[in-house]
Amino acid sequence: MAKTIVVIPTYNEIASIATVIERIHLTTAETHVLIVDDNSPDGTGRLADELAAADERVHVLHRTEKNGLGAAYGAGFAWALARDYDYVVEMDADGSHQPEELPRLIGLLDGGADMGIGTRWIPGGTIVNWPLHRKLISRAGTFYSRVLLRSRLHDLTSGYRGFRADALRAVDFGRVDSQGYCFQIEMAWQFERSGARVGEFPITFIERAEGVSKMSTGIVVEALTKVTLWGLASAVGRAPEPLPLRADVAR
Ligand SMILES: Nc1nc2c(ncn2[C@@H]2O[C@H](COP(=O)(O)OP(=O)(O)O[C@H]3O[C@H](CO)[C@@H](O)[C@H](O)[C@@H]3O)[C@@H](O)[C@H]2O)c(=O)[nH]1
Repeated sequence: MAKTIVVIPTYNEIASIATVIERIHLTTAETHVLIVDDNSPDGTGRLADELAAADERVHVLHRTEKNGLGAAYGAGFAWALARDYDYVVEMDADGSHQPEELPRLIGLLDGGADMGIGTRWIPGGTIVNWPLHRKLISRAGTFYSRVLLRSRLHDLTSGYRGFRADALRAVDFGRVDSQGYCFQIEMAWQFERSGARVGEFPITFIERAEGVSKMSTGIVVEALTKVTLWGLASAVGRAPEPLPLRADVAR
């Protein structure tokens, strides 16, 4: 059986992180979890340490300051890739991603996908309790990215996804520079255009019941700016080089 680690970035998620980890282990008992905490003022990091002390499947990476989702995942991936995991999964800490859907993602990776993306905008995908403006931003963001980046993927910003570790190891993270949720668009686009196998599966996304979203105007502006620049550069044949995925990963 493949050895899987779920990387969970946290910033002020003390109310939900323990439940999410419990649900992961009820679904797949052998899966490990890495919490990447950016010195949350609410004490999420301290709680994470307590959870890790009580359970050898739980690990914690402490960062000194809030530095964005992209940087947190970059650090978490580096930690995981230095160890012997086969699959590396991304999941939010707030319960919006359903740990019970993990077997579908693992099934995609077992089937040979280099990357699997949990998708809200395909048949079977559902969104519960998300305010209209968030739905619009998500749909518009994916539509805009699909057109400009000529992507065939249906949910480029989704944060529920997983990678084969050997595919992730081939990524030169020095060239992935998105700080916010744009990190999700950049990784999906780069995997797709590098020729990696990207699979999608429908997910149920439920708006958080506790804590607050870290979505900000700056995050939206970063995504809009970067996608526009990548798209325009691609249109004139000056797109950034695809990420150098290894030959045995890129097909
Ligand atoms: N360590 C760290 N974690 C962060 C940071 N910013 C956000 N997070 C963590 O990243 C996860 C997602 O952040 P949310 O703020 O809960 O995201 P959301 O608004 O619900 O956004 C969802 O939709 C986005 C757009 O589709 C997705 O890109 C995102 O992944 C998520 O699914 C949460 O676990 C949150 O604590 C940060 O700077 N540092």
